[in-house]
Amino acid sequence: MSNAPKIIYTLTDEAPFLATQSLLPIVEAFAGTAGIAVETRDISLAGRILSQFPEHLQPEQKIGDHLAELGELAKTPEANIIKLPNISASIPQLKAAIKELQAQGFAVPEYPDEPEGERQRDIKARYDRIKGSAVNPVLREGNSDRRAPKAVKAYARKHPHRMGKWDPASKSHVAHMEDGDFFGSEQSYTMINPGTLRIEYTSVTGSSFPLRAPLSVQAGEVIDAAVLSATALAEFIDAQIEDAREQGVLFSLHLKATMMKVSDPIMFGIAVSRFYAPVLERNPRTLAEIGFDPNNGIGDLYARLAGLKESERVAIENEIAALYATRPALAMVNSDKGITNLHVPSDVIVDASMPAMIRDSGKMWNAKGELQDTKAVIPDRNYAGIYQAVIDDCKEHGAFDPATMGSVPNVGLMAQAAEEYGSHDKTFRISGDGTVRVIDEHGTVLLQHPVKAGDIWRMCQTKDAPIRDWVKLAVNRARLSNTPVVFWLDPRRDHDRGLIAKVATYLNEHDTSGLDISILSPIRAMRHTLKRLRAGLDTIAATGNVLRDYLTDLFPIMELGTSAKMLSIVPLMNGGGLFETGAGGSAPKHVQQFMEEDYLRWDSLGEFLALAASFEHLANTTGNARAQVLADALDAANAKFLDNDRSPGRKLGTIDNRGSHFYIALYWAQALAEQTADAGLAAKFAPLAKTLADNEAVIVQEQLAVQGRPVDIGGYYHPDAAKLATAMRPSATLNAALATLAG
Ligand SMILES: NC(=O)C1=CN([C@@H]2O[C@H](COP(=O)(O)OP(=O)(O)OC[C@H]3O[C@@H](n4cnc5c(N)ncnc54)[C@H](OP(=O)(O)O)[C@@H]3O)[C@@H](O)[C@H]2O)C=CC1
Ligand SMILES: O=C(O)CCC(=O)C(=O)O
Ligand SMILES: [Mg+2]
Repeated sequence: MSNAPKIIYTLTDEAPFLATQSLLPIVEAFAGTAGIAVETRDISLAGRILSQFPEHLQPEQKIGDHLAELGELAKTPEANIIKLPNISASIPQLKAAIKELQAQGFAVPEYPDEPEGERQRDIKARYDRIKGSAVNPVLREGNSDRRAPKAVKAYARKHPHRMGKWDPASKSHVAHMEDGDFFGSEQSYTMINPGTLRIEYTSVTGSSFPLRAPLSVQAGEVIDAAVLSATALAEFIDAQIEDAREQGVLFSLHLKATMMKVSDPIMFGIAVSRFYAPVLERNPRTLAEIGFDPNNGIGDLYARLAGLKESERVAIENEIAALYATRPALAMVNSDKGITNLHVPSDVIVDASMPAMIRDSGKMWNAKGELQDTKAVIPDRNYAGIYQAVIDDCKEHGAFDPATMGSVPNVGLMAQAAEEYGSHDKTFRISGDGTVRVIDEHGTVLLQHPVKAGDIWRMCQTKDAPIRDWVKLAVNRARLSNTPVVFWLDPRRDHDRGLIAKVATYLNEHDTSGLDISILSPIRAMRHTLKRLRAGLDTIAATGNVLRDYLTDLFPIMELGTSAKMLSIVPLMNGGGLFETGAGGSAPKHVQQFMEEDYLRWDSLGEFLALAASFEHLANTTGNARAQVLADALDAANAKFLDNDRSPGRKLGTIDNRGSHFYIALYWAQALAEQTADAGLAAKFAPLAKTLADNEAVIVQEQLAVQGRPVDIGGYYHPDAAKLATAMRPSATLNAALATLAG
């Protein structure tokens, strides 16, 4: 690969993809002045679908497997990738995307729920590769370094967002299982030699078969496995439904059905089945006929009821309505539309949903659209307790104050599909009573669990090199920012004990003199961190993959109001850079608002921060001095952007995402015109800075003028490129000014 400086900008989904239509032309124009090419690769859900079915498409409809291409690129020192959030699709989302593509004339196949024959099994396997968290684990060839940059933290302190008040008598709480969960059954083993492992199921009658193809493991790799009892989960859910009703609190379930695409939809399905049990058990034949699958949520039932005779449909709908009177109220996702917590598995995603609840006084929305105390059901004990620790703290000391609280940067272990991210292909719903064993090539049983039909068994892998790199990253961050670091590891977990041993070993490879480094179990780490946070002190959290996900939404949402303002860097292990934008998702609510009133409130600050880091990385790796000038100027522009509060407002009539892009272009151009490191660039940008400044009122007016009407972009998952370009670039004055840079 050549050393020509190049940044890859990913095309994703929903709000970030819309924002890209407006921001990318600006980035391309600015980068071009330094001879830097900005190339795009399509890793959207729609793009991933199209790339998997070339034989179903017309030649001009085909697209390559950009994700696989980027996965390879991420392993090279040349990689410089800006990664925007993308949809990790649940089955209902995947089906909706397929339907939309078919309607647009792409002859992609239906998703076969129950595949028959080789051909359908192949189609399902291809779709299953696309669903869930299919993108991030492929690109993340490095560990994660997420933090609020100084300027962002200063902004949040100066303009603290609203935090809901906490009542010491709040009845909100977290409910978790006491046994029969993954936490209670975890076993782990650290490989001494490289090898090949079999995962074998043996039934009570003695017949054995492999659950998947053998997998290879490296020396020093930590493997672990655990099982969740379906019966224990069902009993737990029943008890929580009853308890929520007695206490008069909302019932809500918090899982990560997208990232944990095999285990969590099943757990979600068990909760749906128990909550609606009286209705489902009364109508088993009808529900089987219409193909209702509880794992897809009660929304799937409502959709399928439409296929029944009017009288049958009404009868079941009436039964559901009657059931609600005997059940606790459900937390709502959208009370106006009657969408509940149990509607779709991807609507309530624990990393974002729990912080939102904590930000809102520990409450969630009820059917009347009011906030109410809530039982947050997080079945597995591995991390449920950290949220209860936050709730306890808020009940005792009140809400956190963004104006005075400290900060919690995160150094997360995630490279090479570390920990649970890598478990999709090693998670199984067990078909009958028996035993699952992990056996090495010598026949030694490394891990084994008795299992019952319906249980969920899963195994994870964590390679040694990422663990070593993670420890290095944590020490570097502690040194660079002179901040204490806590490794959140639980000595009661077999897997974490393996990690604790490795952390101790790898810490010896570094000069840690004067650094404050400790290892605490998650609940203690949380209490310790919260105490410091209230005192205005910063604490680095060095965590495994799942806590990385949870904490990088939790703390930013408490500190900054949103995780969109995070700097999120993945130093790739082979020297490249992956720059993620923010820590949150793709905000489907933002797209709805955009389509209804041509107003996009997505905040691209995460993209701006990532771009500055990406230009800087490019300067360091290719020696392109102008890239550094662009990076420094963008840093200055970002600071000014925050100072002047140019993030989109939430409502119509203020500047939206497109307006915020105009301001970043203006401030960036001004900083470039003013800098003295490169006179040529200064001369190039001076006229643009002047044009943009002189035309500020005109440009803002052109952008505001379009707001308030529905806008047609020709699709949700696969919008029409031309319609999008028109919708997202409404200011002719800004477009003309940018075009002058190319000359
Ligand atoms: N890295 C990735 O690729 C990630 C992808 N996802 C995917 O995103 C989708 C939605 O996930 P969900 O858990 O609902 O999380 P989101 O982060 O999309 O949404 C939660 C809320 O966060 C706020 N928010 C997030 N980003 C921004 C932003 N840039 N500007 C303004 N507000 C923002 C909004 O809150 P408010 O309404 O309070 O302003 C939003 O409603 C799923 O498909 C999920 O798989 C999720 C996480 C990471
Ligand atoms: O990969 C995913 O599905 C979600 C990623 C995520 O939430 C995160 O990295 O914070
Ligand atoms: Mg997350």
